[in-house]
Amino acid sequence: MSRLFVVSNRVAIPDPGSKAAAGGLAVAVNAALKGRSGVWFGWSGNIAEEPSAEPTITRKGKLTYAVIDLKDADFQEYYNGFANRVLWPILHYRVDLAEFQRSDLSGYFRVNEIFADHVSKTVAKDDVVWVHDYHMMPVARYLRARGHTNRIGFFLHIPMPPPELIQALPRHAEVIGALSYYDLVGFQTATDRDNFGRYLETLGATAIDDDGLYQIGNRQVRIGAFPVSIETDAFARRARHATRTAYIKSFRESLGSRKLILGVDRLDYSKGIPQRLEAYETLLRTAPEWHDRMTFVQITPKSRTQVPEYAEMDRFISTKAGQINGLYGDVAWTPLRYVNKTYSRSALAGFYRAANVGLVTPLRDGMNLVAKEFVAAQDPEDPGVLVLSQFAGAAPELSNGALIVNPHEIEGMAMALRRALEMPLDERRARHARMMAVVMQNDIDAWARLFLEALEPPKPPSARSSATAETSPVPPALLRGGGPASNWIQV
Ligand SMILES: O=P(O)(O)OC[C@H]1O[C@H](O[C@H]2O[C@H](CO)[C@@H](O)[C@H](O)[C@H]2O)[C@H](O)[C@@H](O)[C@@H]1O
Ligand SMILES: O=c1ccn([C@@H]2O[C@H](COP(=O)(O)OP(=O)(O)O)[C@@H](O)[C@H]2O)c(=O)[nH]1
Repeated sequence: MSRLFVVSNRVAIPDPGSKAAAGGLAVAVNAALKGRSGVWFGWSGNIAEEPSAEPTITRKGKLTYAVIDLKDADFQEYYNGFANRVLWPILHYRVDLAEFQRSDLSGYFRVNEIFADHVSKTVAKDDVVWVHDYHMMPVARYLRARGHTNRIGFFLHIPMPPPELIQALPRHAEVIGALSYYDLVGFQTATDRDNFGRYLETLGATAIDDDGLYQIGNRQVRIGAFPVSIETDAFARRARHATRTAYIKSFRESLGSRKLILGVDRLDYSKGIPQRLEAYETLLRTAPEWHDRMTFVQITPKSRTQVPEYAEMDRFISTKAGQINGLYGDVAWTPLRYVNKTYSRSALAGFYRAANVGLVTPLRDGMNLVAKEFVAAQDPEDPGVLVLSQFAGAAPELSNGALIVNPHEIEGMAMALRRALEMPLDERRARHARMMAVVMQNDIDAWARLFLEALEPPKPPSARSSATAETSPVPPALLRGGGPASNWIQV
């Protein structure tokens, strides 16, 4: 069987002593690689005088982790600069926050070429290459230029906006258009997929079938929606176990009989934390009967701290949290506990299960695994309520049970919070059961399996004509054909 060769900026090297990576890509790829044989290649997270000539190798079971250091200029231009000050805001629909510099774009191409050179030296002829996320879009172009004919897939973990916004990116055809060098490009939702299809057409591509196959120049690329997920069953078990630990018991005791509202997000402007705090403040102002009967715990590990927009947000949110507690708190009650620590996923599982309300209100999010983890962690007999932004990639799958909110409408969010706090048990159970059925069916294994099946080489025409719709590995709605991603995943 061929190896899977994964390439991404972040690599989660197993280390029992280390804190979990507070980011969905590492969590998802880690889970998807379980039980497979392969290589995971990427950045070590370290800065050195010069980029590593050879990767540092760690072997664990059938997996090899290979990571390289970057030099400071690479880190600044590629990661802090082009990836996180240009691509991240534009792909999250925030063109207003993009800070473009030509030197950053050069650094982005340079680092992608460094990554491609390392992959080129190690990849075997029949390896299947799976590249992840916006940091690494040009990797396939460089590999093709080095003569590699492997099947190469790409998965974008963040949103893909409409072509009109992509075109705001200087030299977009070389960056986003470089995705056409892959055999398969996967997105989180049908909307992201369709936006990219329309963008390809602006570059002169033509759709050549109803399943997302495009011709562009002399190449063919297939596009599809593959909503990323979690190890649902294992996470539910982890939560049941966590509840019995002394740590979670003492946390729950610290709340007294108050209801727990929980938010868990990297400190990122895409997560809508200021708007969420305003919604909580509105609830405090308009529902005095809830004073001292609820506590909002917002867990927010710091992220990308060298990027100015993140540092600014950090100051803003800390100030706002202080103001809320100053205005509404009492000597014996802190309405908001705002924490910047990174917690293990076991601790998070326990927090989720202890919570009465999960507040997940990004302004835009590729998927948001926290929403799915919250659902998986609940006690089905007495579940908490998920309040979810319509702009999270998870919304098409979880709108069958979550209270869906517009994060730009503060009063609406405050009302949803109150409804969640007051929701009767029967309704909570029914809503949770519907969401849980979706996350059980569409778990991380399904995500990896469906993507990798769609990446397999096309079957010869004779084999294709004998395949029935039932035996086809990829439901047609996932590829280009109609309807939201939720069409196939809701059960
Ligand atoms: O690597 P960092 O710069 O520290 O950032 C952490 C990760 O953030 C983003 O995660 C995305 O992937 C999740 C899983 O698919 C998805 O649920 C979420 O909506 C995305 O924002 C980023 O895309 C990753 O590359 C980062 O590693
Ligand atoms: O203190 C923390 C906060 C978050 N996470 C994990 O980080 C991931 C965040 O993924 P998500 O898709 O919600 O957002 P991202 O940070 O990737 O944008 C989830 O699996 C969380 O369990 C964690 O391990 N510790």
